[in-house]
Amino acid sequence: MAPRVLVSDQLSPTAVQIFKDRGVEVDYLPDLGKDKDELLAVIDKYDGLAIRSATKVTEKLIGAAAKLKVVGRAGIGVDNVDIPAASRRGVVVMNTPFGNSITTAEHAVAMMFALARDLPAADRSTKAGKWEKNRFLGVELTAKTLGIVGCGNIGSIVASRAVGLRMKVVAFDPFLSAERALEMGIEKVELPELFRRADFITLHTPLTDRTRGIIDAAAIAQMKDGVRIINCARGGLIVEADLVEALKSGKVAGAGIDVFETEPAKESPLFDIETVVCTPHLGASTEEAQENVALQVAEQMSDYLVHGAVSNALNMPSITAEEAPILTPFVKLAEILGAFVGQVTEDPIKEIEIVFDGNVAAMNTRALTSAAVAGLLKPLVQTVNMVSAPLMAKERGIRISEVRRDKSGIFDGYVMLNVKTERMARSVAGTCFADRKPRFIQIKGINLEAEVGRHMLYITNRDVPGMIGAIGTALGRNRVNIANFHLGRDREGGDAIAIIYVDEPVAEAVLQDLRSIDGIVQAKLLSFEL
Ligand SMILES: NC(=O)c1ccc[n+]([C@@H]2O[C@H](COP(=O)([O-])OP(=O)(O)OC[C@H]3O[C@@H](n4cnc5c(N)ncnc54)[C@H](O)[C@@H]3O)[C@@H](O)[C@H]2O)c1
Ligand SMILES: O=C(O)[C@H](O)COP(=O)(O)O
Repeated sequence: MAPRVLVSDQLSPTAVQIFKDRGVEVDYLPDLGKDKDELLAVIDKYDGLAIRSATKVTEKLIGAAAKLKVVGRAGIGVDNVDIPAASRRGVVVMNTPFGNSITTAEHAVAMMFALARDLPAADRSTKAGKWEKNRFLGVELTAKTLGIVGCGNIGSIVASRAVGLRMKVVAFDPFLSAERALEMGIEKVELPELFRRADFITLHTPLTDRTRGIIDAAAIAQMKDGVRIINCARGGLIVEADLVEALKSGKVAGAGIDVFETEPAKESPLFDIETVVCTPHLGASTEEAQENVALQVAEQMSDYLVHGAVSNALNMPSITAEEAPILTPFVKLAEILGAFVGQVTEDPIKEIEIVFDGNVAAMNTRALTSAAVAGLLKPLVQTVNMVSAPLMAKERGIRISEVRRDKSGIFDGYVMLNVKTERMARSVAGTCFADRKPRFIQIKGINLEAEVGRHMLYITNRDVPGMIGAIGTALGRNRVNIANFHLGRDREGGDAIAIIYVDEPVAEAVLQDLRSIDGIVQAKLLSFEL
């Protein structure tokens, strides 16, 4: 059945067409996102949800979305999506991180010009027939200092435009390197210095616990008298009540506000202040940006729902459409190795080390790690998948590490899982050949070569004569058909393992029968999703 997507916010018709062209059914209900009860009532029908900022993807909504696999944000900010809740339910959250950056940067620059020359107030006054030529005395931007808080995609574009306007640019961003700043012709400074030096301040950070209220009364007190502040990022970055006070006192000469603490902002004390320029969250609203984000989100969501390719996900490693065919068998292999360990290990797992050997080390190992951890946790949490696995492992205090190394054996490449519990260590390795089928190549350090089947018996025994015959007889007696039988041992007369691919699941009574054979240490039925 074709996957089905709901578009619950205003999106360019391009998105709808792309979904259809790619074999995805789509319902375009652009006002539904604003009605959370209506949305909650229908969400269980959809595999995908395409949104902008009006739809709030809460834990409750995700809880009701039984089939949901992906949330696609046509835009940048995902503070309207409960990402931990989505991850826990295995729902991929993706955005379009660059599609509206230029447009938003231009909006911030437009705000800067509007503030410098009082454009909205001058417009109102002129249209009212007042011709107040002496009232509006602006300031030049040239040679003024612009302070950019958050110099990522949008902040950097604003910086380049401001440099072009011959402004001096100072930026505060913990992830901005001094070299990159130099390259852009700007100066990297700490926040107090930026506050002290800037004539204009523009915000371009995400809204996080660390950035919430970054502009409050204490911050404003450190700024120049007559500073102008622009916010085209997120409402919660500014404590609006503190800004209103500072505007009224004249400490802040003007503010350009596109985003508000509460949206939609139908009323605000900011609206009564002449030196404030407001727009209704229009940062991304240009024809170009809306085409970009609609096209990107529809392509990304379709690629995921139809082909399993992942791009721009915030809670899962990317898998490009090109690498998906090569990676997919190894993703399955990693999941199977995890599932093997998850089924044979009874104690709580403390540590997982995933070794990528040879050509596998050059692949997208983050995706393989997520798959291995998902397989491992599946016996405990049925709903786990590659999205939720890392978070679930973290919540359970499981340490995960990756090792990449050059080819070290006869195989071009393989994946090995080393797992530690409080009492013991366990390891399993596997690879895929050209037939793309997963195979176990080593279990507990014992070499073998076993194709993986849906139902397998895992037997450990002492290496003594007659074991194969005894196991075969017991299975025959219980009418269990053997598809494949693989053996290995650590040394003559030492520990041995048998891994037997059987046609049907084996009943507990048969396992008991096997365990009663002298020399058998354990017999378990394992199941794998192929
Ligand atoms: N008004 C709109 O319509 C509109 C449109 C697009 C984006 N946005 C918003 O703009 C913001 C920036 O988007 P972007 O694409 O540039 O994001 P980005 O991730 O590329 O850049 C954000 C930068 O903020 C920095 N940062 C994080 N915490 C910081 C802190 N405490 N202090 C200083 N810097 C910090 C990061 O290091 C990063 O470089 C986001 O909040 C996004 O939601 C708004
Ligand atoms: O984060 C974003 O991309 C912007 O805030 C745009 O939001 P919008 O899509 O609701 O206009």
